Amino acid sequence: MDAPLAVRARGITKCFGDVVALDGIDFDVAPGHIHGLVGPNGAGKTTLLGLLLSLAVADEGSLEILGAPVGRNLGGVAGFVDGPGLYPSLTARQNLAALMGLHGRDRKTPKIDGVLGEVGLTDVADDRVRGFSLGMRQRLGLAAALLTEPRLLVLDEPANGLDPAGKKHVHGVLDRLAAEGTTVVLSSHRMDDLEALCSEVTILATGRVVFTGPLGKLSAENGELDHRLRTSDPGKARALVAAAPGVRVADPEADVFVVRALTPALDELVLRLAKDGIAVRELAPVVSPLEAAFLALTEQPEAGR
Ligand SMILES: Nc1ncnc2c1ncn2[C@@H]1O[C@H](COP(=O)(O)OP(=O)(O)OP(=O)(O)O)[C@@H](O)[C@H]1O
Repeated sequence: MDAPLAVRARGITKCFGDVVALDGIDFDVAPGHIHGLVGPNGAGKTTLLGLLLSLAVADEGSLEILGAPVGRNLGGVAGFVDGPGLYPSLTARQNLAALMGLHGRDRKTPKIDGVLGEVGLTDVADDRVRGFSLGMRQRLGLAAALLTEPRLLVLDEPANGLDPAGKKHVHGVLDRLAAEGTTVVLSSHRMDDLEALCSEVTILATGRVVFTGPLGKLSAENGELDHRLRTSDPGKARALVAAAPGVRVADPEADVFVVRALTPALDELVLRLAKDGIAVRELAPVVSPLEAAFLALTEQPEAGR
């Protein structure tokens, strides 16, 4: 029998007074995947993650976590929203020991050293959390979640405040977890992080799902992309670009054009420019394909309410 979905949400609605934070969403997360949750500010990401962590209860809809109704399997779920809850006056190690105590486990376990090492906090293990930067707190929050060996890890913007070394640690940990079968659901505003980490994404806009599926599908669905085009002869290129089939041009008065087209139309344009003795010095997407897809999907009028 197939493993149950790590998350199965149907028709989830959550309101705060008059604000509809989640508006009847369906949301599936396959087990063992790193699933990214993206969307503009206020889209409902944190609200959804909070429901997965049983920090709040949906007003309507059904939510199953690891094959059971939400709330029945708290042992298998860990993570944080709005930053990890930590004791500022305790050291990193003491925070983790306190957490072990709360879970009724041996506080002296070498596991604490292990998770601190995994997130790159060994050197500051005995420093008080009060003096920790945002990135260090995020990493300690991840270490705390790891201690409970979750089957579903839920993280709200875990890359916030991370320097490159911190990001490398966190990405390494999440990749390892997923390889071992743990499901990770995380929110992020960073498309590069999502591209590096996630196999699947869900895009929320004003409390609704506007895309859910593999990352590759998201890129493929967004055909036309803006590219910067710089040539050896902007004057001559201008007329050619304006007449090129399937190519739209922005700011044609500038020496560097922004052209929007499908790849075949861009290929044609480059060949035509070369034929006329005009060298193409730069032709590069203005934003990554993922970011372009995200903007296109979240700016559609029907995404609004
Ligand atoms: N406790 C609350 N009380 C009132 N309104 C809330 C509460 N929590 C969330 N909201 C509202 O619900 C909507 C969704 O908020 P949420 O924090 O889930 O969005 P988000 O996608 O995580 O945003 P961001 O990217 O800014 O973190 C927003 O309009 C927000 O103001």
